[in-house]
Amino acid sequence: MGEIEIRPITRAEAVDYLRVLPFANGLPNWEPAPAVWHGGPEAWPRPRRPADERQLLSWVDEVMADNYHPQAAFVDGELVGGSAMLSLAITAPGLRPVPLGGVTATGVLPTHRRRGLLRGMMQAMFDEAHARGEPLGALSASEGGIYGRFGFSPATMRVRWELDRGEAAFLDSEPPPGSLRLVDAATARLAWPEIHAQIRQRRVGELTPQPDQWAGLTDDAATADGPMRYLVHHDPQGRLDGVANFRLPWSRVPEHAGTLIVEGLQAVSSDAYRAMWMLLTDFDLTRKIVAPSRPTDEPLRWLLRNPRAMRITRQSDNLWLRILDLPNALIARAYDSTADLTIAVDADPMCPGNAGVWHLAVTPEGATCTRTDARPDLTLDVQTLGSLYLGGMSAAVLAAAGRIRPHRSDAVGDLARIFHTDPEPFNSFGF
Ligand SMILES: CC(=O)SCCNC(=O)CCNC(=O)[C@H](O)C(C)(C)COP(=O)(O)OP(=O)(O)OC[C@H]1O[C@@H](n2cnc3c(N)ncnc32)[C@H](O)[C@@H]1OP(=O)(O)O
Repeated sequence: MGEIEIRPITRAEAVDYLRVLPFANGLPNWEPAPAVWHGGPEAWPRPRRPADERQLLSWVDEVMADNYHPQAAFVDGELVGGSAMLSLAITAPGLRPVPLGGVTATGVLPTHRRRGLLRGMMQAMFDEAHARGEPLGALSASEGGIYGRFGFSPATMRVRWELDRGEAAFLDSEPPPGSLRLVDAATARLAWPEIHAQIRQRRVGELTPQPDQWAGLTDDAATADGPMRYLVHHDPQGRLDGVANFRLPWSRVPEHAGTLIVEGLQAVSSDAYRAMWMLLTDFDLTRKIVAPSRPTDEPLRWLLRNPRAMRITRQSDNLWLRILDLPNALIARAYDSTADLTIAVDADPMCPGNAGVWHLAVTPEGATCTRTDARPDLTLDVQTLGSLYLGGMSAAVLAAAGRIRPHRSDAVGDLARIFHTDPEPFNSFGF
């Protein structure tokens, strides 16, 4: 194919790097399935025009920022592929922030695909993240079949659910104390970071927001999907304790009319949570409520008189995790109970330091993870450990699939007991 070079880009190469990324060059960058998650009349993501030079230039500062680590693939000197890792933190079990390299902005030109360019960039990004002291990598997968080979595996899930307004009676119909207010986008842009900072300290799986995370919230009604509306809740003392974004899509298609789409809702008190859902599930002139990306353990179900009314219509993997530095990853999280477990990890060619037999000891003072010659209690591969890490995936189910091979009868039970997280891990946005 020509001479291949994989390396970080310079500032002068940033526009060429951006030009090869599907989101910038107008080519598909996500499988079409998520379109139907959102309901409403429009296919999503919508086709875009390739970004012009001015737009490309406007993104240069972002890709050259200190926490953004782009890699590119050159063939005979021409930049034909790009990917990047963002330095982030994820809330790990024990509600501890753990450094994480988030793979983002990835694309190889269609003319140069399937020749190992992404693999080369991935290896370079893993090595750099390891050197920066990020024991974890993560991504949202555009397609389910690509990233397992690089050691990533689903660690959080998300669901889309629907509720007919006529079935949304609450067990307790008394409105909770506090106040609800519809606000403009500028107010919502301030409310979201304030609430999310608290959510990150309460929910395993949540990630550091980007500086412009909520910058796109707008009052502009000129979108085909219909404008976004914003709701906040304050407790009786006037403290902000909840925020939600919702849309009322416009459509000429009768079956799409009257749907209220809840794009995001976060609350730091159960009163705020119940108050916001009571309003959003009984909005005048609507018939159906759709929430496209929510945790599977949504408490709303338990607030309803008819818990079956909240129908999960889709379920998918959300965040994929990759253990880059096994001992540092395992001691960075907390565990539910004391443990003394010897874990054998299969060969891991992209992160060879992960392979071998590890002794994980958890005492009230903390966890240690050291190499050992002892006979392992169980064997697994690094992907399986990535799925277990946040505590959202069942060790028993992974063992039933043969992904964990126990060498003593209660080894899987012990693994399940110490890794489990409740409520389940969830990331309310990706990167
Ligand atoms: C994390 C994110 O950013 S999600 C966005 C990812 N971007 C996209 O999906 C945009 C469209 N696709 C692309 O640009 C490219 O196809 C990429 C980036 C997905 C892959 O780049 P390539 O350079 O072709 O990947 P590379 O040749 O290194 O492939 C490595 C392996 O993955 C496999 N692979 C690559 N793409 C796919 C795919 N779409 N489906 C299944 N397998 C795939 C290859 O066959 C190869 O397999 P092997 O290890 O058994 O040999």
